[in-house]
Amino acid sequence: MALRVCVVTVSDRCSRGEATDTAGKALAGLVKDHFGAEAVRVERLCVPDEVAAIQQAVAQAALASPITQEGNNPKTDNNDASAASDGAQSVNDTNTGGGEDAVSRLVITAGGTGCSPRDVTPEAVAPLLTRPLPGLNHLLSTRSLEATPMAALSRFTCGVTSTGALVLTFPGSEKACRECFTFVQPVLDHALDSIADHRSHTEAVHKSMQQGGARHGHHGHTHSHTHSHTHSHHGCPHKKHGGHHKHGHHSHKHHHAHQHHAHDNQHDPNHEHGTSGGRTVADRDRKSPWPMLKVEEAHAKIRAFGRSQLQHFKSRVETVPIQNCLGRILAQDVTASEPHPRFPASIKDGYAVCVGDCPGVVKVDGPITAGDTTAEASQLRRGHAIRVTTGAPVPKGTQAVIQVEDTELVERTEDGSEEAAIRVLTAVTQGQDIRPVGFDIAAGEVVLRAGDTIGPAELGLLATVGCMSVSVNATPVVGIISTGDEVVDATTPSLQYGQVRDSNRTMLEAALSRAGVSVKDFGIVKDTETALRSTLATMTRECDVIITSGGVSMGEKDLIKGTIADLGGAIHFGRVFMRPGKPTTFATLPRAAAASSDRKQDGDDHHVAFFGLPGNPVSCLVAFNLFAVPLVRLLAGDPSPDHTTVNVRTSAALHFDARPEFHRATLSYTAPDGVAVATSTGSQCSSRLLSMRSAQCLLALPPATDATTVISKGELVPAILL
Ligand SMILES: Nc1nc2c(c(=O)[nH]1)N[C@H]1C(S)=C(S)[C@@H](COP(=O)(O)OP(=O)(O)OC[C@H]3O[C@@H](n4cnc5c(N)ncnc54)[C@H](O)[C@@H]3O)O[C@H]1N2
Ligand code: MOO
Repeated sequence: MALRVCVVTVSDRCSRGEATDTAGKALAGLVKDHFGAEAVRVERLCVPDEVAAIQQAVAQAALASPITQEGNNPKTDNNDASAASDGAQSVNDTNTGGGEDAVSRLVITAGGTGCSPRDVTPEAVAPLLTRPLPGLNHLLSTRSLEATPMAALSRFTCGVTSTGALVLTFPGSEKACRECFTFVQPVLDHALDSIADHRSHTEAVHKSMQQGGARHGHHGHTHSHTHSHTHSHHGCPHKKHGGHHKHGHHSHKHHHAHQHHAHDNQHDPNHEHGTSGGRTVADRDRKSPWPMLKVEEAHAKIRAFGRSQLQHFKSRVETVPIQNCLGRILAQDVTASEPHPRFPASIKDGYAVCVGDCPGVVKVDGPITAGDTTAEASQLRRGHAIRVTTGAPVPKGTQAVIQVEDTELVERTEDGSEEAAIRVLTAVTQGQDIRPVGFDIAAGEVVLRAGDTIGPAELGLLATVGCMSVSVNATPVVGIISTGDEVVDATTPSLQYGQVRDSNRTMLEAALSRAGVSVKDFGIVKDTETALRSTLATMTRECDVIITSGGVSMGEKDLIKGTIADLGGAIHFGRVFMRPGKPTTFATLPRAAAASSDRKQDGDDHHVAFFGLPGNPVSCLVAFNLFAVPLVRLLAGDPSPDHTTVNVRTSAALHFDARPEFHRATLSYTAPDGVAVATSTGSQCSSRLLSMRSAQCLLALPPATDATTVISKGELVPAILL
């Protein structure tokens, strides 16, 4: 099978057909020359300078995103069809939705690397790279600088995608592309080989071909030479591509046919053994192929994705009655149309007085009590006081209010029940204890801003200004499933041996509902590729965020990652250096249209976020809180979606784990210095949900080192508030 390379030209003008894509053509020629015309299939795409379009083109080429929708494909460059159809494949192959070898091993983008506002190639490509290659950027940068100082403005963003495709980002000019290709040429073969790591993989592939191929009626065969294999639809870095060389590419349809058969047939023996992609359990990885990201790196990837989706969500605004908008994020400012209070109001129960009469004896009129709508007509005269209550409109001529405590009775009315005269005991100042018109809220004042979370106080403000419905951001639709053959519904009265009740869905449902998010519950899904693929495919049509638990670790029934890759998802990370939650997986999937009316528009960048949380209940909930909550909040329009972290003191010594640990603790605020004291919830085993019970925070403990293995009682430690 020929090496597949995709050249993506990023240019508004070329994509509109206003300019000829000479850079793309030149690169296609250079690629062919380098690898040999027979050994390479070069595709060319041309997209405008838009993050969505670029990302989709690169993902399509490198991440095996299947093309499912009309009008959803990057424009293939037909300006020069002969140039575009280098190699065996015509340009239109990009519209076929893939085929057996639909993934490019090498993707070169041309254009959009500069620093003008339209130059967004780095922003588009960076989130797709699971392994950035700064060395290549450096090489391109330093060599380009020898040619022109302008190269200082090029933002090279090279790296490897989760499926093992090498992505190179070149500037847009033909000259720069030619130069850059020459610069990377010396390392290109080695880079592709290293990424493929074919030597270690060839054996496993042979084994799998011999077993699987024969079973499916293909020729079992042995090879002693290098192959070109494509496993990338599994999205696993361990399922690496075979090496390729300038000469010696071989087609292994058997292997591919076997793999596809395996995916399409739920009775495939490999499925029964729970292996993915035609490998038997004996051939499975003995080390996780997934690099362990630091927690901060994982956050950064999620954040970058979230931000790339914001535009899409911002356009999904809805008007909601205030009774239903608790927890929602306002989409627009709310302004008071009138002042509050609308009248000068007394702050105290007492008397409206004139400054010049105090201290002294005054006659008492009134009363005016709160809610007296006739008070506007009242007038205070010198030498008089008018009895008022808190919140009552004060009469015209009032200069101050004196509280009842600062007066004494001088004379009663005839019937003895009311005050006829009082003595004001103190001097008063102008305006004392009066809220003038607009004191609390001025007319025209913005009382709530877009981005504010609507809590009780915000609802109170809306009520104050008489705003009965507001425009809020639509919340992302979050779909949840639990996976696992052993997991049964929580309503199951008696468990069979080996079964556990599903705690994860209940927890996720509650946490999401509390955050004001619409949750779609897709139930419990068995550990088979067919079941997972079909449920996840449905969820991809109906949800903005998918959250699963279970099936992400090393077990033979841990099928989540492979299924995501099968569905065209890009796995951004598959492990995080943390405890609990190590196998937490984050991927993005192209959003499938639910109905014809829901067709994607050109440039629609709407992707579905996927969180594969570990099955252990604690790992599930901790990873959910740390990773999914900030994304869901961000998508719901919260401008500060991250957790609050405060320093707290430990109530006892805590021993560090080999991984950074998110240690569950309760907080008490009784210490004299006011700093909260954290008490561990006990054994921190990931299966022990009691360690989450009443937990108010996650203490962010560093990993143990040779030098430090413990934090003493009374020391400060950062706590993420739950
Ligand atoms: N060989 C290795 N094994 C494991 C590793 C590893 O690195 N190498 N990692 C361990 C870690 S850390 C975790 S965390 C778990 C996570 O594994 P999975 O996400 O694949 O989860 P499962 O295997 O499906 O389940 C783990 C555990 O949780 C129970 N479970 C699952 N779903 C639910 C649910 N909805 N409600 C209640 N309990 C659930 C399940 O029965 C298992 O006991 O992997 C380690 N293994
Ligand atoms: O990371 Mo796992 O969540 O330790 O048990």
